[in-house]
Amino acid sequence: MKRFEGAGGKKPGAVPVKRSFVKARPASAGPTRSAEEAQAKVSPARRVAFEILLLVGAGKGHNDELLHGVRTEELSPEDRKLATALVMGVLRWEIALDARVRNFLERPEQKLPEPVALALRMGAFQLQHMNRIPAHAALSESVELCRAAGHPHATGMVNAILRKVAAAQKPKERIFESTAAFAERLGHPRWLVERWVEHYGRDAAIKICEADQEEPASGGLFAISDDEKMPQMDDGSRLVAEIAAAAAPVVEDRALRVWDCCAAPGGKTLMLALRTEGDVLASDVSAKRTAHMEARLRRFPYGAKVRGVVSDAAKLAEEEGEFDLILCDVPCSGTGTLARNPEIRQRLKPEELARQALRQREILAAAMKRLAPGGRVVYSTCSLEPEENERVVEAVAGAEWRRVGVDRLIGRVEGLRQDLGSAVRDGQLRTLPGVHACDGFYAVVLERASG
Ligand SMILES: C[S@@+](CC[C@H](N)C(=O)[O-])C[C@H]1O[C@@H](n2cnc3c(N)ncnc32)[C@H](O)[C@@H]1O
Repeated sequence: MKRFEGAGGKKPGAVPVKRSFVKARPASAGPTRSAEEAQAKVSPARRVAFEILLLVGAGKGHNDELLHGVRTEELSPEDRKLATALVMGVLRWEIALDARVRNFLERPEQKLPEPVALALRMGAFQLQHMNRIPAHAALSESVELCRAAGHPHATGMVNAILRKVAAAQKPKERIFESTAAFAERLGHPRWLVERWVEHYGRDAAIKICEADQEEPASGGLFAISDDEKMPQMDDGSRLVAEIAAAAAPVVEDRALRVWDCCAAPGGKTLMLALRTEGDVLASDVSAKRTAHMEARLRRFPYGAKVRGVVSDAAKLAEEEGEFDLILCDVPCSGTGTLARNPEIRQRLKPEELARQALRQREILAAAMKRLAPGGRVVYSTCSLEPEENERVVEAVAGAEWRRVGVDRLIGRVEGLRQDLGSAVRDGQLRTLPGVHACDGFYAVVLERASG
């Protein structure tokens, strides 16, 4: 976890007090400080982080959108950094922080109201992971957040628990930890980590968990390019797009036809447009996401080779015809991207993997039907779960399909800084966070066995 290097306590500054999460206090509650007064004592960065975390926890928004939305516009750059560090850090460490707090509760099994649990979590996060934040600021502002959110009776408990968290030694790492123990220590749900241990082994599972707790850094897998033509994207996405581009078959006497069938927000589409000679059709089922993608494409000269369409991949209009190269970068659980999208671990339920797999099979099967003779399909996800990856391919691609060796295609990708030999097995790519210098991605390239 990167330590926050910015401001510690409350900043002077005239940020207006928002009433968004301030709860009215009944008159019968006596002369204690009001919720408004309490909120005025909270620094703008912590107030905004608290609001955003409440919304994310209630499933009312994605942290990335909220952190780039109206709430953070009013913040100074320094406060925006602190709010971002708090939101991302609390989401990454939520499971471990809650376990720590539970240790000090009189009744560890009791269910606290969410704003109280969040005030404790935010306080504990600052005390344990942000060594530049003074303990008194972390503690007193958590108490005020709890009061401002309408829980004045819980403030004594929040104060007492956070004092205990501050005073306690960090738990020592044991010489041997069970999967449950290191999953909790590293802030992951046990069921998910048990799967990774089963599929990738204990050492790799620990590395994945550790990588998920870090700020994702780019430039690990590819040499940083100062080529202004390059679209901005994370290294894992770039790797998949470069492999897809390297898989483009040679066509004679006509332009190559490329279809990116789950294209928004268009990162891989742009790489395909940059790297291939083809005309690219970029479709996505979401009209809003397609509109954002089209705006992004317009910022690059080679984006002009791309035509955006709103369409379910399984229902693309017949008149669009057949394609030589199809990229199915399907929607998935995203378990390879927990450093970037930490809240996935809180939301995802094991039963959801089967639902994702069903949709993925439909998309891949539909795409394969649109392949021109000699064409190739690239199927990819940012999931670490076999049900969404090799199992989908096994279910859809029968004996008439064969894999094009990904190792051969990787050999054509320029600028790679890491040997990806360990990421290729049975002709398929499988990167693991912490093991490879990028997020977790799966990719396979398929063509008809008859050619
Ligand atoms: C993993 S994202 C694609 C990311 C994109 N390829 C990129 O690199 O920027 C999956 C996309 O699939 C879209 N999607 C979901 N179901 C779909 C379907 N049935 N047909 C087409 N697109 C779909 C989602 O709206 C989402 O934009």
